[in-house]
Amino acid sequence: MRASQKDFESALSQVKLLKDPGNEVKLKLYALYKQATEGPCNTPKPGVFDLINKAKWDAWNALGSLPKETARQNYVDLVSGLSSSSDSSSQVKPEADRKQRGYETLVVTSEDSITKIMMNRPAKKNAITTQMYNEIMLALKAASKDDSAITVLTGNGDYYSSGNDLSNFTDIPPEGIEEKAKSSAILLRDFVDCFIDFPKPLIAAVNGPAVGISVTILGLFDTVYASSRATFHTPFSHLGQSPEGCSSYTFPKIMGPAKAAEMLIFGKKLTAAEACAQGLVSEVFPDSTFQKEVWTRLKAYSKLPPNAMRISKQVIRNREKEKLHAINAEESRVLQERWLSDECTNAVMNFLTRKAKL
Ligand SMILES: CCCCCCCCCCC/C=C/C(=O)SCCNC(=O)CCNC(=O)[C@H](O)C(C)(C)COP(=O)(O)OP(=O)(O)OC[C@H]1O[C@@H](n2cnc3c(N)ncnc32)[C@H](O)[C@@H]1OP(=O)(O)O
Repeated sequence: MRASQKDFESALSQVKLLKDPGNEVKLKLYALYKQATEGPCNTPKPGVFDLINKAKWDAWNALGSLPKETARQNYVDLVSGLSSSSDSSSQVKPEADRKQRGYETLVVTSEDSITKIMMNRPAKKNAITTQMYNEIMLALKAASKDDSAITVLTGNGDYYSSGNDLSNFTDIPPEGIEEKAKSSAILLRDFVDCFIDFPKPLIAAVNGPAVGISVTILGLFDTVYASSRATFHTPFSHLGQSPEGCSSYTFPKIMGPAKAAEMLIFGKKLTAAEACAQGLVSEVFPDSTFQKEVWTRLKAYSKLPPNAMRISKQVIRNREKEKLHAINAEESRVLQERWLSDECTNAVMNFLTRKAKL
C-alpha cells in the first residue's frame, strides 16, 4: 500500500520526537523529504568548503529520478523503523546486561559511554588482593577496547581503598618468600603499566579514604575527584616499604619535592582539600552530594567526541610514557628487596596481629 499524504505528514511530526538518529540517517531523511516534496535535485552544487550543504546536496542528488511517491513511501518506512528501534532502546536495560560478569572483587558496569570499575570489598576497606590486582588489569584492558568514551575507578562503601591487602604477605608459596617477592614485583609492575598505557581518559572518583598504592597511582589518572571525606595517605616508611605507582616521579612533579617527601617518606596524611591545593586532586565535592555531582559531570564529559579526547590524552601523556615505564620498573625492583627486609616483615606482622593500624 502506498503512503498517503496524511501518513507522510504524520511521519514528519513523528520525526521531531525521535532521539537524534545520527548524521547518516538525518541525511537520508533530508534527501527523501526533498525528493518527496520537490522531486529530483536540480539546484547548483554547493562549494567544497560548504561541507554541510554539500553533504545534503550529495544525499539528495544520489536519489536521481526516484519518483516522489516512492520517496514519500521510503520516508514513512524509515521513520517507522526508527520509531520502533528508539522505543526498544529507550527501555531501561536489565541490570544483568549492564553488569559485566566474571569479576569477584569488582563491579564493572558500562552505561552512558562510561565504564565504571568499582572495587568491591567494602568489609575490608577495598584492600587490594592479588586477585583484585589481576581483575583491575583485566577490566582496564577490556575498557580500553570497549565503546565507552571514559573510564572511572571508584570504591564501594566508606573507603576508596586501603591499598595493598597486607594478607598478600601471608600467602607464601612452597618455593619461598624470595619467589613470592619476585612474582609480586612482576604483578606490581604489570599493574602500574596498565595505568601508564591506558588510552582513554581515566578518572578516579575517590569516595572515601585512600591508602598506599590506591593513592600513588592517582598521579597516572587524568582527573581525580574526591569526596570531602577522602584522605590521602602513603605510609611506606611505617611499613618498611618504598614508593610505587611512579609516585617517586609524579608526586614531586605534581606537588613539588618538599610536599612529596612529607607524603612519601614521612607518611603525612592529606585531607581532600590539602590534596586539591597540592594538585593531586582536581576537585573536591561535599560528601553528601559527591555521587550526584560527580556522575552528572562525568555524563556530560562522556558525550564529548571520544577520538578527540583520546588524542588529547596522547598528546599530553605520550612523551612521558617511556620514562614512566622505566620508573615503574625501578620502583618495583627496589620494593622486591624491601619486602624481604626485617622492617617490612615486622610492620606487616604488627598489622596482621592487630598490633598496629596506620
Ligand atoms: C612477599 C611480598 C608480597 C607482597 C605483595 C604485594 C603486591 C603489590 C604491592 C604494591 C605495594 C603497595 C603498597 C601499599 O598499598 S602500602 C598500604 C597498605 N595498607 C595499609 O597499610 C592499611 C592497613 N589498614 C589499616 O591501617 C586500617 O585497616 C584502616 C586505617 C585502613 C582502616 O581502619 P578501621 O579501624 O576503620 O577498619 P579496620 O582496620 O577494622 O578494617 C576493616 C577490615 O578490613 C581489613 N583491612 C583493612 N585494610 C586492610 C589492608 N590493607 N590489608 C588487609 N586487611 C585490611 C581489616 O583487617 C579489617 O578486617 P577484619 O574485619 O577481618 O578484622
